Amino acid sequence: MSLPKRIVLVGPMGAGKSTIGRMLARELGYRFLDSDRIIEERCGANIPWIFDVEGEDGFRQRETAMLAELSEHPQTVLATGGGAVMREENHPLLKRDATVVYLKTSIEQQVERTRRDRNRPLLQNDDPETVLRNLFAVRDPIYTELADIVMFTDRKSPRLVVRQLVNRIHPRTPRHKRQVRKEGRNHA
Ligand SMILES: Nc1ncnc2c1ncn2[C@@H]1O[C@H](COP(=O)(O)OP(=O)(O)OP(=O)(O)O)[C@@H](O)[C@H]1O
Ligand SMILES: O=C(O)C1=C[C@@H](O)[C@@H](O)[C@H](O)C1
Ligand SMILES: [Mg+2]
Repeated sequence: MSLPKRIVLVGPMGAGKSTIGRMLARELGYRFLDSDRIIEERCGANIPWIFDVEGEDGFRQRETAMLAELSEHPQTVLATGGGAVMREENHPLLKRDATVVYLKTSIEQQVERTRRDRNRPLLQNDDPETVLRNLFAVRDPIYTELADIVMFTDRKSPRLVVRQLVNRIHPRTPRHKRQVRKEGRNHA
């Protein structure tokens, strides 16, 4: 069974898309792309600044353009932003040549994992838990609908999530054979 051209990770803030995505890409010998980080690099400003100056709409426009560009890159693992599924026009861009993985995570874990980070403008308020709960109510059905694989991440280390994902994406290849294939690609 061959690997999908692209693996696209969706899910809420704190699901681990960036963390798991980087590790999964390394494991598969794919390139790692993080839509939020690339938008920041291109813009020369961080996400809170973009939200402040251009509003959420301005950020969403940048995000759609970025997803369109990144959908053209094969052999990549893409970590999307938590709200990337909110524009319907993004859906074909997310699904293009891809296995879409929904990293599903409880509200409690989302709160815990995002508590110390100031880089998520939607959570910089008195009650981030309620915000996360409201976003989840709207977005969970969309993540689920788009996903080829739903992977729960609560009480699992990032390493375990990656191992379980590799088994779902590429079930029949033992680890040492993946390694050989990866090295072959690197030397091609
Ligand atoms: N399975 C896990 N177990 C414990 N901690 C985790 C796990 N996955 C991620 N984390 C931690 O949670 C925090 C948030 O993870 P990460 O930034 O990868 O989330 P994200 O889904 O990319 O969020 P965003 O949508 O805001 O970009 C990080 O500090 C990361 O180390
Ligand atoms: O859930 C969201 O809407 C967001 C998640 C982050 O990844 C960033 O894309 C931004 O902070 C918005
Ligand atoms: Mg991220």
